[in-house]
Amino acid sequence: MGILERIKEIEAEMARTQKNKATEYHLGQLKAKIAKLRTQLLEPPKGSSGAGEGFEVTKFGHGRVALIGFPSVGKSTLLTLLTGTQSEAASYEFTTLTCIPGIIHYNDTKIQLLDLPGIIEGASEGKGRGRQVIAVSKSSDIVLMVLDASKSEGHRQILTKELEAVGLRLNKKPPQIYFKKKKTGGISFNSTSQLTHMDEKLCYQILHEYKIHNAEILFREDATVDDFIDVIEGNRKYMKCIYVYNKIDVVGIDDVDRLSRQPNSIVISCNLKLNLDRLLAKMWEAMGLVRVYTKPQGQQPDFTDPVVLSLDRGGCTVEDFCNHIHRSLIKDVKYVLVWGISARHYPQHCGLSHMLNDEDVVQIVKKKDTEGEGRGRFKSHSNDPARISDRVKKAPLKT
Ligand SMILES: Nc1nc2c(ncn2[C@@H]2O[C@H](COP(=O)(O)OP(=O)(O)OP(=O)(O)O)[C@@H](O)[C@H]2O)c(=O)[nH]1
Ligand SMILES: [K+]
Ligand SMILES: [Mg+2]
Repeated sequence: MGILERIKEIEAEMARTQKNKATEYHLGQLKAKIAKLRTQLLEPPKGSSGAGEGFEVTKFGHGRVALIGFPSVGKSTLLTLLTGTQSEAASYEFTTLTCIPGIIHYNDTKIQLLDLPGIIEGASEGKGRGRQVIAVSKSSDIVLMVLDASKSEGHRQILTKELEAVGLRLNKKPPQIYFKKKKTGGISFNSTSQLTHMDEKLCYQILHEYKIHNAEILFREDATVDDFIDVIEGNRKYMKCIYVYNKIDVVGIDDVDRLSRQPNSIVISCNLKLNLDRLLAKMWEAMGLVRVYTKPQGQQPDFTDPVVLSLDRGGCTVEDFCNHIHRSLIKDVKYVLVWGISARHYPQHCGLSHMLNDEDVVQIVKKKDTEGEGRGRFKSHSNDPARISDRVKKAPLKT
């Protein structure tokens, strides 16, 4: 029997089984079985390089955003509008068959936007180009799920399910469960919060399914069986997703109003070029990029070419900033001077572990630059960070 048939069989058994206290352990075990099979399904076939022909697009820029959606919702039209790169758009389904990259220039950064073929129910099991599309979405930083505002609202759930089936978790935080496999010592089970979905026995049974007999487990929140399986599998990807309802030019104002009020959602019209600025602003915010401007000593900062950091991609400390400029820089750095939101006063003397904020200005002081100098050369100026908002760019920065 193939993997897909086995998944179907277990799903059918779960559907037949009544949900109650007595069957809870059995259902938990079945869930673990399905999760294991899905992981097998995701392993690329031997000898293949992963993404597949037409989908191997080199990463470019400061972040990557994937356009995911059913056929003909307007993904290619949107890519062309936002990036200027032509991606064929037409009224028939599956116009796009490969991955088409474009670049968005926004807030002095470059963001790679990927147009992809439409996906359909069953994509996670390999229908259409589902597998390739999903592999590319996993490589991106956030997902824009494009939906047709005039079509069924069920589409959003269907797509979310398809993405969840392959280990993507949209707009969710990783479960607060500490889990560590051990060589010996049996299972140690603890929790710091009251558990209403899980208990020790269920936990043991799921671990048994994974043939794990020695492990340390600490539940730090009231997690579910699915959360626990996610932690054991360990290959989940937690991503932000913005639901983009396109074609609002063909629906009534009440629908537009309702859709726009849903969480993480935005309504747009490519045809009328409506709300595209707000979409870009929302996308930018979701990416959490941190622009840091470098200021050479005695000169104005270069406000055209920031160093771009992000918490998801390597971190936002002064050390990350230095490593970004040059790997060998860190050993020469004595301290840095920081202007901006992250500084308590301007400029603030900061060490390598200081967390930088978007639009901070940083001057690096190297060890040899200060040889023979006494401390306290830089006076602290108490200053209101809010004043610096638009701010650092306009004000001349001394030092
Ligand atoms: N009314 C309306 N039609 C739109 C809008 N945006 C795109 N369309 C139309 O929708 C159709 C599909 O657009 P595409 O950009 O090809 O859609 P897609 O999602 O890339 O489609 P596939 O590549 O086939 O998955 C085209 O006929 C577009 O002109 C919009 O805002 N309003
Ligand atoms: K189309
Ligand atoms: Mg297309």
